[in-house]
Amino acid sequence: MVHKIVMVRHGESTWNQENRFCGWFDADLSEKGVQEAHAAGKALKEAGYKFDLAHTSVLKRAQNTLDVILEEIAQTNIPVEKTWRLNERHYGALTGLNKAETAAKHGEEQVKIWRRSFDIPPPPMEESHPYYKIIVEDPRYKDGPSIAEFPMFESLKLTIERTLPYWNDVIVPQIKQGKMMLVAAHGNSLRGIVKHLDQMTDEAIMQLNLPTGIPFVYELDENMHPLKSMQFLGDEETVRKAMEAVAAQGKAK
Ligand SMILES: O=C(O)[C@@H](CO)OP(=O)(O)O
Repeated sequence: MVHKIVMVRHGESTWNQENRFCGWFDADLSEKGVQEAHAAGKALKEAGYKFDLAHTSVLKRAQNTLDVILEEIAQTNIPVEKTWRLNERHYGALTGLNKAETAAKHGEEQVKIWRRSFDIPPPPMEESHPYYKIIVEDPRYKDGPSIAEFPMFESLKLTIERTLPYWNDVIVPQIKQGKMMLVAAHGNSLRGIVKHLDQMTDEAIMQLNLPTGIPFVYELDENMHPLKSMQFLGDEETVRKAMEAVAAQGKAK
């Protein structure tokens, strides 16, 4: 039996637009991001997708993207499961900084390492950081992560370590039950899932930049091995340009 799952990175956020490291800061969708979510919904509608349930993070840019998509496909009544385990990776001390300014200060190479290396994390968010309290004391985290688990920074490797348990323990059993699912999440939490599914090397994953608001489909066999990987519901040229634009966010300008 062939299983299918659809994933989508949220539409552009206001902090994507301002080119700021966002991580666990709860940025809104920009106007363009809302439009991207509508376009994603239209593409899914055109392709005839019908979902049994959806998964998203506890951050509103992913949740709002999901809401707009579900409205577009007239499936707002499906159950939606929300978890911090699908959150964006935590950007530590970089949270809130402008990516181009950070590249001008520390060099594009260093910013690429912070953004895309597999296991080199950004510097930790200290208590004195302007967004520390806003994030740590946010009531949405009262049921987890625990104080011990609460990240102060995350590399992709650490992001995968907290995302994969949710993938394996919650999502995979539902896929195996034949449920059709939509996962609306973030650039780096989804890169972690993609790396896992496609067994990409630590080097190969560095080159992958996921575009905002373009759904992609995986076809999986019984053992969750991809029969088809990352099939974007968008034309190749648009997807390629959107990926390049994400990569270019780390340039000093
Ligand atoms: O700022 C962030 O949280 C992420 C996604 O928007 O950025 P990057 O692509 O640099 O990992």
